[in-house]
Amino acid sequence: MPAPSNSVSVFAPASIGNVSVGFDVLGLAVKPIDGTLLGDVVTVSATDGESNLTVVGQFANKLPANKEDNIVWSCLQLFNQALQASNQAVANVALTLDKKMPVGSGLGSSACSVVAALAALNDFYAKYHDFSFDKKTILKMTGEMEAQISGSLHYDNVAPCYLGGLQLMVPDEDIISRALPLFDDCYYVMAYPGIEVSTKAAREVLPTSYSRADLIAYGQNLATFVDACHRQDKAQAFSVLHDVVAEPYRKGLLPKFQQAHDYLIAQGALGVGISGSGPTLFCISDSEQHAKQFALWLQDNYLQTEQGFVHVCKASDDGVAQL
Ligand SMILES: Nc1ncnc2c1ncn2[C@@H]1O[C@H](COP(=O)(O)OP(=O)(O)O)[C@@H](O)[C@H]1O
Ligand SMILES: N[C@@H](CCOP(=O)(O)O)C(=O)O
Repeated sequence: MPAPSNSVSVFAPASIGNVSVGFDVLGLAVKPIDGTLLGDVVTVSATDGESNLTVVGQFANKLPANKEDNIVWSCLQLFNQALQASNQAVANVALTLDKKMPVGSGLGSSACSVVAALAALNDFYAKYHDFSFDKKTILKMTGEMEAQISGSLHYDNVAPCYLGGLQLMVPDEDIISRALPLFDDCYYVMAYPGIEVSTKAAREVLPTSYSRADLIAYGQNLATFVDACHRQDKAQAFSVLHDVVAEPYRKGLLPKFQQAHDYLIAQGALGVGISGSGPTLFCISDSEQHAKQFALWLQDNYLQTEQGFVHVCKASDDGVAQL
């Protein structure tokens, strides 16, 4: 479908929240190697009428019918408030969300909508109204919107989705997120089984406190992983890809996860984990051939419904992009 005139379309990619070792603080943007757009697209167009939102795409029917309950509409309200606070005129816009991402999938679906919407609005104002917010301001807005939808502030989907690559959240409001060097030759097989697990519900199964042993293991694994990324020591990095915070408590929500995990590790996968809050499983390999074999196996052994899919991905270095 050609985009209308005076419009901007933006694509925002899927992401792996947590990457097993960094609960709420580590995230990786991914893109299928076959060119499939795994993510959401938001188009912003000028309109003479009232502002409005149209939702199309494969997973449009999984979203609330009311535009007021769609996070993209909330993004528009937040963006307009920020415009007013900056003494900028607010234009009426027609928003179209192409909802390509399954909801409650662990692929950062809500983050894709949030990032695509805010980046598209910002690009639209830059192009047609000669005004834009800086990247940090937009990133903060994406965090606010993700918190509204999932019940807690975590940037591990929105930051990689917006900025690209592997992102580590830092406890400094002026920085928020830092890119980590990754391994160029790695493939990430993403297997979405086709069932829904809400992020809110998957957060509620987690304990509110952890043992000293878990605390030490968590700190050691994350620190070792970050150090190994900087030294480009792939074997060391993936040897510590063990989740002591979420996986032990969430895997019960994911049929066949443990069997798939054990099989793939036995077959030589560098790492296997729950993407975000699940149910998507991610599996890492530095061989394209093995990644494709793992994908075929997951297709036959991990999917639960016809909505499920498997993609062989690489890291998406660019994150959000104008189409
Ligand atoms: N544009 C949107 N994209 C995704 N979810 C949305 C959107 N607008 C509203 N929602 C609601 O937000 C919730 C997102 O659920 P969540 O489990 O956080 O999804 P995900 O983990 O895939 O991001 C769902 O209840 C969904 O109906
Ligand atoms: N750190 C969050 C990540 C949620 O990711 P999503 O893709 O499931 O929204 C968590 O683990 O709760």
